[in-house]
Amino acid sequence: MTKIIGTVGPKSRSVEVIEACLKAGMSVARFDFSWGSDEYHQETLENLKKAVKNTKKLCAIMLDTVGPELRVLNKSEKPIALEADATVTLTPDTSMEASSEVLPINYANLAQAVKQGDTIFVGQYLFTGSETTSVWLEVVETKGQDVICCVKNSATLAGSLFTAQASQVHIDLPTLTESDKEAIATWGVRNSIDFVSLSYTRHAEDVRAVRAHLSKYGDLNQTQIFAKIENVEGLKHFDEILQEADGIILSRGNLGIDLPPEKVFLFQKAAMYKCNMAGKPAVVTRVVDSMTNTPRPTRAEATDVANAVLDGADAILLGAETLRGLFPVDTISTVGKICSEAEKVYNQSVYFKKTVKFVGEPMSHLESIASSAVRAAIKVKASVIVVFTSSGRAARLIAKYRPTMPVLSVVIPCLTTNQLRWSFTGAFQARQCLVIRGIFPMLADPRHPAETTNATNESVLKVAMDHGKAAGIIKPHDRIVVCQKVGDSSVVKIIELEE
Ligand SMILES: Nc1ncnc2c1ncn2[C@@H]1O[C@H](COP(=O)(O)OP(=O)(O)O)[C@@H](O)[C@H]1O
Ligand SMILES: C=C(OP(=O)(O)O)C(=O)O
Ligand SMILES: [K+]
Ligand SMILES: [Mg+2]
Repeated sequence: MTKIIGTVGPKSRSVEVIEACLKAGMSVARFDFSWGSDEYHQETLENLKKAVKNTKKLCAIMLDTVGPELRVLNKSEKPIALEADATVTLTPDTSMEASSEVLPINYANLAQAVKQGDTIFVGQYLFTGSETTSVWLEVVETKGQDVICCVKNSATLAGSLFTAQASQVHIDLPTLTESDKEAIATWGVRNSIDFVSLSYTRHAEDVRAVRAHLSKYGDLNQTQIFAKIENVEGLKHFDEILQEADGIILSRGNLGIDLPPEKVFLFQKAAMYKCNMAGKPAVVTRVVDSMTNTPRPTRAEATDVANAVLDGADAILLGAETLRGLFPVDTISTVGKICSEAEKVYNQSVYFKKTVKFVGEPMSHLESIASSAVRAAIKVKASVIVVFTSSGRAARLIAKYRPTMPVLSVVIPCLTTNQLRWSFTGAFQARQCLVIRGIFPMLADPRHPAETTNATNESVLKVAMDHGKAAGIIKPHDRIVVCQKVGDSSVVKIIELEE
């Protein structure tokens, strides 16, 4: 029921591998514009479309922005050896060649932002933080625009793309860069992206700016914004960001470097609790780094995945493991198996009570219906909850109460017009359910009636049940809870299946 987002790249872009990833449980594909060209990502996406068609498994698309990412530029791609206790200079002079003495960076104001004693981390793109290709630097002094640092550990930087992170320092670069705007306006529009994953979100205003940008591009007003919390600055403004965003990504890769290690777990628990209470999806990153190169996770990583589920995560985001890892498919299925074990012991009843109390009274009608549907489903041991929705709101509210059984979200398309052209909503809303724990969306045929009125017509409910049976989540004699509108009123009903 916990969803898996895979970052697609060199090791996960053929039709065959993507098909295997979908079958193993990937339901969202992340395209990271921190690297790769429009054409490269487009080629991967065309393969994804074929894989979706072949496997008949839905997959949502997430565009991940670059944002104010600091980079060390290594044009020659020659490995750079750094010795502990040596001195190295970070310079914005990008005409310099990277070497053991000088590292050119893409940011002119670093010297103004840092002070003596600050730490700067430089690592390979999608670093784990523990490999021998990452280095910790300590600022000794600044000279003009240059930052002179002492190397804290011996390391060899290899490859062309290195990201840098100066701990707890404000970087005065825009959160949505010009190249991000361009990527959304071209690649994003062309591919009707379901989600923007907004790197280094630091303020609610950052989310509002993306929302305004998206609204310029027709259908993209339906695109959801997931704020990536990657540093202490974003953490400080978490509550206001959560209000504005459609979901949150706890980007532990960067955050784990910005925060002292002993603080990471607490932030994770607090942030996920807030997301759960707000009924907004929470995504956790960097779970099984070691599976990038080995077929099994470490015990600590395996336990961490389970704990993320117990803490309330909706989805797990895989980075290096699927992008450049040797075992992309095994990683997805291993993480999926751990999640499903954790779901079995998740204390739903304690969580349910806590949520009802948090929401307080009077509840909105829809929230009251949604929570009642979950309660009824648990009491009658229903195998599935079927919910009708157009906006996805009812399905999200049901998921908020963390039912122990799958939620089949039957999305009914709605015809809308901007007075120039007709269009259907529904496809975005269905795919956007693919990041929420427990929801399994399907698109309904708008020509069918909600329920059978005579023996010959095919109803939406019947199609949904057949879908559930085919997926193995509905069996003969099962009980099913259905949440739908009849006339003007929302109803929850319980159905006993015969055969
Ligand atoms: N097309 C539909 N047919 C039957 N019931 C529906 C339909 N769309 C929504 N509902 C029900 O209406 C109520 C409001 O759901 P909500 O998701 O907020 O609706 P909408 O998608 O129209 O915003 C819920 O009980 C939901 O199950
Ligand atoms: C997912 C993360 O960010 P990036 O886009 O750098 O992979 C992270 O920091 O955990
Ligand atoms: K990124
Ligand atoms: Mg990051």
